[in-house]
Amino acid sequence: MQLQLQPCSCQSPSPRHLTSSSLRSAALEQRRRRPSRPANKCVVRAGKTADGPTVAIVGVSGAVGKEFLRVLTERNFPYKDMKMLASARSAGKQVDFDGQHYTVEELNEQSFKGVDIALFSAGGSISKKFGPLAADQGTTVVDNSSAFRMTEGVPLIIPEVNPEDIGSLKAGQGGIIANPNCSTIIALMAATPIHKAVGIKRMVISTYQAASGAGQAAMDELELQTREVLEGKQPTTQIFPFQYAFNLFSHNSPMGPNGYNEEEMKMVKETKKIWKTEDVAITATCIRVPIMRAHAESLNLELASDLSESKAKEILSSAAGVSLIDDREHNRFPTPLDASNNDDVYVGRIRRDISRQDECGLDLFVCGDQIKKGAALNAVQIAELLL
Ligand SMILES: NC(=O)C1=CN([C@@H]2O[C@H](COP(=O)(O)OP(=O)(O)OC[C@H]3O[C@@H](n4cnc5c(N)ncnc54)[C@H](OP(=O)(O)O)[C@@H]3O)[C@@H](O)[C@H]2O)C=CC1
Ligand SMILES: N[C@@H](CC(=O)OP(=O)(O)O)C(=O)O
Repeated sequence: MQLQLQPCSCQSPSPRHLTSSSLRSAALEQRRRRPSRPANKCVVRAGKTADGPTVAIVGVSGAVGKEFLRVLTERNFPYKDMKMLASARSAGKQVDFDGQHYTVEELNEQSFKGVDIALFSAGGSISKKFGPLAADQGTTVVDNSSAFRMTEGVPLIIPEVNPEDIGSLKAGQGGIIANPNCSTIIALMAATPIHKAVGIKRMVISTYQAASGAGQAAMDELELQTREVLEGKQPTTQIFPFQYAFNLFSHNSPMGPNGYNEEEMKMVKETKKIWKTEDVAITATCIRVPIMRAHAESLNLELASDLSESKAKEILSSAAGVSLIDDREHNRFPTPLDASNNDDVYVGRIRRDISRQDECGLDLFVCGDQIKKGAALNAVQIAELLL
């Protein structure tokens, strides 16, 4: 059986195909603004190359794993060899990458021999078991799970936000780097440029999260349920305990004793680690909505000093990896479909918080592709910093 690397059925029309001039310029901006690599990094050579790293994808058959392969191709990531790893369920299946066929191997203790970079996305328990083992063998691990994000000494990196925190880690020298939670990445892509400019004292976040965050099986169930509901059938509920299509619900991660679920607490804790401060107050409400692959978030920011709307727009429009869709006249703001399959995080509804008398409050609405910038793209950008 072959795992095909084709555009998924949920692929949206790209903003490039839409007619509004604001969208066209957003798309152009998006191409122009790749996060800049620090000047001391080597020039990246494209594609298969004898002096590139050997790269392993752990969880290659999953939603994020497949996206890793797309992003590596899109970015012409240099590699000498590739290793495709998943569970016994996928072992023996074929994966096509960069014009070559690869056979998926079952992950085991020997999998990392000669591997310089391993991109992990097979869940926290796999990362906990195999991440340190790989690092001990000289593999530099970029881990998508939450297993090591809050571990002291493990860098938690968004390349546009805190690339310096990666320190001296390099491909093939061992070590673990954590990819933040997708909701955290998407929020901080927009909030950090504002934080760096004037300081954020308090952030109130509300999320509208896509099915992709719960894996390929949840995406499949949303598609199936949508069809079933439209056909008047009882929806299949195997992944979530209740109907997902035409519905929404509080995020499915475990609820803690303080009434916050794990997703919400990840946003709070990871933001403080990435911003290196305990002096920012953060609260979040995370909601799962019947959208396929892009998260939306509302951010209410209390600022340390005044910031006009026009200055906020100026800051955000020059931020790497951020595109503005903020057309009040036409009521045109970011949608999850704008972000789907695209690299950038889209920001709009940029407005002063009218509940305050001063200019120290700002509201933003943000959309980002959960699988791309929220996971695979961010991880591949981290891997680029290791070259
Ligand atoms: N940074 C972030 O915000 C995000 C992080 N993630 C992380 O990535 C993980 C995977 O997400 P996603 O791709 O959406 O999930 P999927 O359910 O779509 O895929 C899971 C992958 O893990 C593999 N896997 C499962 N068990 C094992 C095992 N015992 N040994 C080896 N491989 C195994 C699966 O292989 P098989 O098909 O053979 O079962 C599959 O390739 C999440 O659990 C999360 O930790 C995900 C999304 C966003
Ligand atoms: N944040 C994802 C879930 C996920 O994979 O989170 P994490 O990488 O923090 O385990 C969601 O939308 O549900």
